[in-house]
Amino acid sequence: MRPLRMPVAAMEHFYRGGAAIADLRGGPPRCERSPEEWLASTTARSGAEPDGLSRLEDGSLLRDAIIADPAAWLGPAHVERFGAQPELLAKLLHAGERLPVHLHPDRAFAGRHLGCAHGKTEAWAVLDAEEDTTVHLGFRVPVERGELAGLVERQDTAGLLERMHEVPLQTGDTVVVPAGVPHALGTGAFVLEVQEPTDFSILLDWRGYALDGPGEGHLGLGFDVALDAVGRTPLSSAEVEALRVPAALAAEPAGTPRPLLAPAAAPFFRADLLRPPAGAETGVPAGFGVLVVLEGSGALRTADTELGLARGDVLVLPHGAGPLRMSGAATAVLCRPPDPAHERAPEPAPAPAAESGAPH
Ligand SMILES: O=P(O)(O)OC[C@H]1O[C@](O)(CO)[C@@H](O)[C@@H]1O
Repeated sequence: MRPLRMPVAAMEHFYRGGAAIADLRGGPPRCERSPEEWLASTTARSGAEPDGLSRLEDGSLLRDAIIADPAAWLGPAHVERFGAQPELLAKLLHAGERLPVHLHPDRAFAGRHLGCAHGKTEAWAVLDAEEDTTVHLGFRVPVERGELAGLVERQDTAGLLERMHEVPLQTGDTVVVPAGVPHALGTGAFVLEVQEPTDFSILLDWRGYALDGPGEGHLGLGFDVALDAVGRTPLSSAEVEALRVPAALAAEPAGTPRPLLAPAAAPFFRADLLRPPAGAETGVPAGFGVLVVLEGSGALRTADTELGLARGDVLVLPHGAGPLRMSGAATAVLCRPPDPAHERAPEPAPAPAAESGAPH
């Protein structure tokens, strides 16, 4: 097996953005609402399959190739621990306007209400940001349940935002966003996003967006249930800081992958910087991954093949390609599933006895 280049696959969405993705990836002209590209994705958009699923150069779905030979694509240890799916979704996301305040369920909530073993913890590596770009992340003050319901019902965006931390985003930073934590990525953020492989969102704010918040913002559960997924306990400034790694992408060249994300990401996914030292190589252990070349050009070698790398390339790396070596004046990020040897992420809690419908 060998690494495969992924074709450009712009995605239209409800919010503006995408120019930075077009600049990095090229491809045909896109509309002003093409703010995301899902990379080597085996996750479909909620209720819109096959949207979101990535196609290989021959037009077939990557998901089908993996299902046909999971051990070759993912490696035996991964399959034994996680099953026949990559446990990973990577996206490019360019916010041409502030995203609505939203959050994603955690595994316990998803297990109980959505019949799914995954929530959606996510993380961003900031590839570019405007001077004043920020992210709203988590509540900084306690928010009572009724108060939250009122803010959502009245669509009081200012009230939501003023109860949240607002953190500056600078090019090179990384941020982990745990499931449950409300967030709103600000205008001008261009990020490589790594997340659990689902498309579950709960909207707290939709005024001014082409979104049916009352109809779709609660995952079909009704806001009465959906608001149970919201982390209303405030985060301290120290807790917010612990989710960030400032200037992670500015790390010096190294012969091994450099972890980019704060420790909270480890049970869910990994992202590493690959930046070979001059005249030397960065070794990459065998394993499934999605490689995004951010700068420069270079080469990727397996035991018997060599592929040229250039800025904007996205490659899917099968476990069966074996260990890889990257060389050249290039910088890339390698998105990977969690280490199969890592301690287990919290399992979904059992449903309370009064509730019907067991978690799947
Ligand atoms: O499509 P949604 O779930 O409303 O959210 C828009 C985007 O916001 C993010 O959650 C980032 O905050 C992305 O993962 C997602 O694609």
